Amino acid sequence: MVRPLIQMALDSLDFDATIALADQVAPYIDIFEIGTPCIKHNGVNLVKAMRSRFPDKLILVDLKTMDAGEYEATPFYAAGADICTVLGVSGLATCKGVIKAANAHGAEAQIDLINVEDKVACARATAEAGAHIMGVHTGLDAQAAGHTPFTDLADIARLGLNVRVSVAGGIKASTVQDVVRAGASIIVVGAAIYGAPSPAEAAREIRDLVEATEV
Ligand SMILES: O=C([C@H](O)CO)[C@H](O)[C@H](O)COP(=O)(O)O
Repeated sequence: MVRPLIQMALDSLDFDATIALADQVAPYIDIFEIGTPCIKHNGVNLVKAMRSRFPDKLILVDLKTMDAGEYEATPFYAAGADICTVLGVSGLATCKGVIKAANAHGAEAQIDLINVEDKVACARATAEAGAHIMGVHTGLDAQAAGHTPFTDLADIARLGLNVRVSVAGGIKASTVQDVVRAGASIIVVGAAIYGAPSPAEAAREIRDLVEATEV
């Protein structure tokens, strides 16, 4: 089995702090996610800066696009994004626009299933449309209301679609092995790393746990 990739969500608003945090955790991380608040605040220049500082890492730009898919995503792929996200709730036309922009740049499009009512139907339709990654995601506000992504992850993973499955939503050391066993191929961790006393140590622990998980 291929080791699942570890994605670190960079959710600060501060440009320099984002780069500094990425520097600390880089040895343990496969994908840097420029989080939605961060990309809204800092824009495409942060993607360019991250691309040039981390040429060997994958960069996901968490656009959560809701309309004008191809038009919105194109400059971010052109700036060096490997993956951009589009909301499943945006509808198939917008998802197809981001998929088209991704394919034009040899990159990938991730469908974010956050707040989608029928996640299985959305996953099937967008996978059929050529989406590369399906993102099972319990957002920060839903987490605060007590929700988790675990049931949704099991539902999407068992479909066996021809996509990679990413999971996000409060994943931490005590749950990371469960999501690996449940079939996630990309594990997203934000607060459990950036909120730790030592983000590097927290990232290393997550990496060790993922590597030690038998599936
Ligand atoms: O995508 C995220 C959220 O919607 C804000 O943009 C987070 O980056 C994602 O949930 C991962 O962070 P944690 O839930 O803190 O692990």
